[in-house]
Amino acid sequence: MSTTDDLPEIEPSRLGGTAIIRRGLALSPAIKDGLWLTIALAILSTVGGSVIPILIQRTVDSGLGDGGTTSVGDIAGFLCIAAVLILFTGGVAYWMRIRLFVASETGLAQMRVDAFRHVHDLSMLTQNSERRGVLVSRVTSDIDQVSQFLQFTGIQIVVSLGQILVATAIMAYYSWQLTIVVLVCFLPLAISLKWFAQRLSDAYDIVRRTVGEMIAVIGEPVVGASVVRAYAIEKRTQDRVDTGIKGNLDANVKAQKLVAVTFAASGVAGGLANGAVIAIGVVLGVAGDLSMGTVIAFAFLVGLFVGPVQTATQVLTDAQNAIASWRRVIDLLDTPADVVDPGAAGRPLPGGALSARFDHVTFAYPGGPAVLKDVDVEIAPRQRVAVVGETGSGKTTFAKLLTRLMDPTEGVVGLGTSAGTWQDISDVSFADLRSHVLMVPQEGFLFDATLRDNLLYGRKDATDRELVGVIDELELTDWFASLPHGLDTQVGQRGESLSAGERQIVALVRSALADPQLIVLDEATSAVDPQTELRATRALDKLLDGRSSVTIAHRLSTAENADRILVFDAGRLVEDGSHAQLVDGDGVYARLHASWVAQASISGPQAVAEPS
Ligand SMILES: Nc1ncnc2c1ncn2[C@@H]1O[C@H](COP(=O)(O)OP(=O)(O)OP(=O)(O)O)[C@@H](O)[C@H]1O
Repeated sequence: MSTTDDLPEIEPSRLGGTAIIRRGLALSPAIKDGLWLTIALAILSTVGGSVIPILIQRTVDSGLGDGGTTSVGDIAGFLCIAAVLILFTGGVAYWMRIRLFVASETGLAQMRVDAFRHVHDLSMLTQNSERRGVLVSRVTSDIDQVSQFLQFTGIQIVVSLGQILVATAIMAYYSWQLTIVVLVCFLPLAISLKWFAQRLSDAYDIVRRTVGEMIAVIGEPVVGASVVRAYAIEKRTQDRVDTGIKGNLDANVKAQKLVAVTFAASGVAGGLANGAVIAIGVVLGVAGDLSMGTVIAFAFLVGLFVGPVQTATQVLTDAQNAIASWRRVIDLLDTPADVVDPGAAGRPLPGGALSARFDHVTFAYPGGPAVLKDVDVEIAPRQRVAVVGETGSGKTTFAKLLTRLMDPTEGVVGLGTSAGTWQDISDVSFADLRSHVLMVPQEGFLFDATLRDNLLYGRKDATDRELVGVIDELELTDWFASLPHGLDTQVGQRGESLSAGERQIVALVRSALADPQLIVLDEATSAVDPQTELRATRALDKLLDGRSSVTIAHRLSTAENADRILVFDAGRLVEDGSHAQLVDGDGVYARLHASWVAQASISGPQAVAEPS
């Protein structure tokens, strides 16, 4: 029925990496709180490791050098200084990590909340066109990726750079000749880093894509387990899962091979540098230009180079991943909400039953033809209206416009009172609108919680006594008594511990608790047992009593019992009248009614009839 090709999607931005980081930090200002102190602590935490080689040089030279004089007490003193320094830098590193963790998590938690809220602000259209899983991943795993980068990789860059700079400075202080030897040994690796980073980034792009594919092929048969079993397609399903897992494995192995090359290459560069330092250091030492302690200290200083260089390629890849993830979250936040909440500036709706009006309303889904055409109709307060029509005639679109899940392309949808005052639905705040106008979908969505929790979505401050009161009002006391744990009954995921009919009943009680003035209801089509059917019909009758209602009718009886029937055909309102007025004519309703009656006589009096 619906095509998603032309629907509005979340547009990928064209911002570069630096712009994304700047924008991301602006959206999560808490990340920057005290950042300079954190960076200073990160640099300070590298000092311990860098000072140790100096202590080694001092100990060796004063103990073993010409005329060495160091006593056991001196060595103990050096050891104490080293221990204090190591403890100090350990403490500084701990403090730095805590600060970083708190700042980044606080900032990103806010971003998660903003992103989640924004998903809800986006119209049904955008939500439909973006696959739900993708929206969820933008709020969860993409933000996790940024968090990991900020907490580990980002600070790793600072620590590594600090380590390399401090080590280079100490080396240059000891011997410029040996410093050049070390730099020359690492130069080829430093030059090839960019090349490695690009290859790694490409390889991890494939890994990320295969992860998505793997999750999809594993997730689908889990959700559709009953279909897999019913059609005995376990083998075919398993083959698809195996292929998905194999694809991910191959991509990971390929990426890890590149990582292994960079690790090995930096190990080779480190070994070369160490060998060259010792060899050339000895030559310089013999010539009297260098002490033994300095040569040994150099070997340790070279060690400070290897770690950062080894992780540099990984750091670059992680940074690219994080920027890509940040971009996806920012793109989501930058997608404008096309149905705008006037909020506090909105005009309040009056109390009492509401009337509704479509003033020459036309609606087209983005990029598509008009699916509602010049609909002009008024619904009086407390009127019970049934909307009927062939599949695709525009009934659901009409209901979505009436509840402002979408705005009309042309014309105005208004709400009013019996006194005849009207106001444009787009001027009413969402909070006010949702408390007066309620859309009850075919399958009321139940959350994996107790019956009480699910009912409280109707009105969050209702007491148990009020809940039971509403259940009684809807004449559902006997059904409620049959529940083993009463309000504490667990409904299971999506309410699967309840039958389809019971889920409908819960949705009705929830709606009654919300106490709306206008109910827009998509009648359930799932067949249920006669007793539950009777209960649900009775409860629905009570719910609609004294309220204005618009029901997308799929049942003969609903249309027959309505005060008024609106008949849609190819997006136009073609007939408007009571059952008695329309049934004997030669229009669309008479035809639909005849097909309903025919179907009901085949499948029984309560048959669900979806005209087609
Ligand atoms: N999200 C959408 N994007 C694009 N076109 C859509 C979308 N939803 C519905 N349509 C199109 O709008 C037209 C009216 O659809 P609508 O769902 O309002 O019909 P309906 O009468 O409620 O049908 P049904 O009884 O099958 O639910 C159809 O042609 C349908 O293909």
